[in-house]
Amino acid sequence: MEGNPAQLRTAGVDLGGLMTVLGQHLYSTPLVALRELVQNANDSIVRRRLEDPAAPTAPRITVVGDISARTVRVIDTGTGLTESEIHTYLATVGVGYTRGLRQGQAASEELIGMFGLGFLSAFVIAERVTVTTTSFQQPDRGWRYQSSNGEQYSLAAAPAREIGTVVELALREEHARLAGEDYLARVLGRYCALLRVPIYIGDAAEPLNPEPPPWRGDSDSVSEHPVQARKRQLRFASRFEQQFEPICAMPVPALAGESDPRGLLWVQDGGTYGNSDNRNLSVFVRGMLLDDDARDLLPGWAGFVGGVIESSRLMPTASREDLQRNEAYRSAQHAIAESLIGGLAAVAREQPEAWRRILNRHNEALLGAALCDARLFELLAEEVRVPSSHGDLRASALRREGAIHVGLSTGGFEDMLFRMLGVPVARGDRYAVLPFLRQWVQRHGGRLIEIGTEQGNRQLFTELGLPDAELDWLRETLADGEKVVPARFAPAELPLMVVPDREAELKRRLESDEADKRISMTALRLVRGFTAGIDGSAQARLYVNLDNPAMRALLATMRADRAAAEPAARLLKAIKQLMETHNDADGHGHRLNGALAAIGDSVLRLLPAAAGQAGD
Ligand SMILES: Nc1ncnc2c1ncn2[C@@H]1O[C@H](COP(=O)(O)OP(=O)(O)OP(=O)(O)O)[C@@H](O)[C@H]1O
Repeated sequence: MEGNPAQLRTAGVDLGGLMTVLGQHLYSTPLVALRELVQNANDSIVRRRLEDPAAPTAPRITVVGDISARTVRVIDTGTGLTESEIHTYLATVGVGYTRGLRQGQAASEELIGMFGLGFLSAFVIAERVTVTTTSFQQPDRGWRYQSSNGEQYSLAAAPAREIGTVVELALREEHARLAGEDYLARVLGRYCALLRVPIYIGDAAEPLNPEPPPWRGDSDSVSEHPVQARKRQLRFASRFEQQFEPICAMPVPALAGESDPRGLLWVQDGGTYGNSDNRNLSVFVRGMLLDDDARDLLPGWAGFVGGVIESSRLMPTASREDLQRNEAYRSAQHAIAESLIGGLAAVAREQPEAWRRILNRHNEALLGAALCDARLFELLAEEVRVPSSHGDLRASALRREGAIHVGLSTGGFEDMLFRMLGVPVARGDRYAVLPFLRQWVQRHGGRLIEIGTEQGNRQLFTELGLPDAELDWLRETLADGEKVVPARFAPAELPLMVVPDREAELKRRLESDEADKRISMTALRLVRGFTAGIDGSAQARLYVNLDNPAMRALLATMRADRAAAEPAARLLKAIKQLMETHNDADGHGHRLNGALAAIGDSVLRLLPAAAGQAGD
C-alpha cells in the first residue's frame, strides 16, 4: 500500500438520505410544498409564453381540493412536459429547466425556480404524487409520472390532455386538512398574493389574487386621484397586517426612479411603547412570498411599521424561506429606511389627520426614532411631546427663560424644588428623553439643565465657600454621608436640600435593565451609549442654602456658641431625613422613626428658649 499515489475518487451519494434531508428538513412548514407546486405551475406558464407562439392569452392555475378523496390537484396551462423532460428535469434532483431559461430572458423577473429542488417538497405532504402532462411540443401525447418518495418513480404513456400539467397529491393522513378549499385559499392567498398569473381555488369565479399590488404600473393607477390611490394602498396593507390597522401607507421607493425593491410600508395603529418592536415585513421575490418576518430589513427604530416589498435582486436561500445577507440585502435595507423617512415626511406634509394619529400613537417610539436620523429629528423636533412634571409637552414649551430642566429621577428633592418654582421638569428617566433634549437644545438653542448631574447642579446652585471648620461642623450636625456644599439657590424658603447623584443612580438602574431581555436592542443601544460615560462613584450632595433666613441664623448662632446651635441643627437634619424617607422608594422605615424621634427631642430642647423669647 505504501507509496501508492493518491487516487482521485468520487464520493458516493446516498440519494435516499439526501431526499429525507431535502424533502423533510429543508422547509419549516409543510405548507411550503403547496407554494412550490404553484410556483412550478407559474414558471411553466411563463416558459410557454416564451416558447410557444400558440400559448393561451388567458393562462391560469387552478388548485382543487377534495376532502373525501384527501387529494389536492394543481392544474396549469403551462408547457407540459415531454417524456425526456420528465426524466431530465422533474425526476432529477438539482436540475430544472427553469434555471437555464432564466439566463438572458426578458421574463426572468417572473421565473421563480432556480434550484431544481422544490418539487421534492411535495413528498413531505403526499404519500403519492401523480403528474399527468401533455407538452405543447407533442400535443397528441400524454404522460403519467407517479412516485411515492421522489426517488423511485414510474412513467407511462397516458391519453393526451389539454396542454399543461396536473400535479395530484394524495395527502398523508396528517396533512388531510390541506384538502380543504378554504384552507387552500388562505394559505395560497398569502403566498401567492403577488403572482401575475390568476390562481383559482376549486370552481371559484374570482381568482385569489385579483388585484395587482399598488406599486405595479399595470393598473389604471396613472390617472388615479391621490385619495383613491391611498385607499387602494391601505386596502392592500390591511391584507398583510395581521395585528393592527394601518394608519397610512408609504410607497417604496419614496421617489420614482429606483426600481428595486418596490413595495409598501405602513404605520400601525395601536398604542405601543417606545421600545416595543412590532416590525413586520413580507418579502416577495418574483411574486412569491419568501419571508413573512423579514423585520431586519426595516430600521431598528421602526417598531411601529409593517410592510410588503418585492424584489428581483434579493436572493433566497435554497429553502426559499429566508434571504441571503448579501450586498443586495444591504442595499434593500438602505432603500427601505430611506423610503420610510421620506414617506413619513410626506405624510406630515400631505395627510395632517393621519400624521396627528401617528404622533399620538407612537410619540414615545418617535422620540427614539428622531435620534437615529438627522432628517427624522428635523421632522419630529417640534412635533413629539416630552413627558414632564407638567404632562406631555413639546420641547419648546418646556423651555423657561432659555433653559429646559430635565430630571433623571422622579420624586426626589428636585421635584419639590421645581414644584415650588413652578418650572416643568422633563422626565429624563423615560425612554429617549434625555438624548432627545440634548440634541434639541443643540439645534434649537437654550441650555439643558440636567438636575442631579454635576453640570446641572452648578446651574441651579451658586456654590459659595465657608471656612473648613464651619464646613466640618455642618457635616457633623447635618449630613448622613453626603458632601456638604454651601450655596445660594431658589426658593429661599428651602433651608437645605439633598441631591443624590442621579446619573450614578440612573446608570445603576439602566445597567440592571440591560439584563432584562424584554428591552429591545434599539433601546439598549441608546442606553449603552448614554451610560458608558457616567462615573458611577460620585456621592450625594447636601446643599445648604445661605439665602435661607433660618440657615443664616443657624450659622450665626454656631459661630457664637456651637452648643446653642445644636438643637436647631438636629431639627433641620431630622427634617432632611424626613423628606428623604418620603422620597425613598427603598423604604428605610427605621430612618423615619429616627427622624421623628429627633424632631420631638429637638423641639423639647428648643422650647425653654422659645418660651424665654415669648416672655420677653
Ligand atoms: N408544472 C410543471 N410544468 C412544467 N414543468 C415542470 C412543472 N413542475 C416542475 N417542472 C419541471 O421540473 C423542474 C424541477 O422542478 P423543481 O420544482 O424541483 O425545481 P425548480 O422549480 O426548477 O427550482 P426550485 O427548486 O428553485 O423550485 C422544473 O425546472 C421544470 O422544468
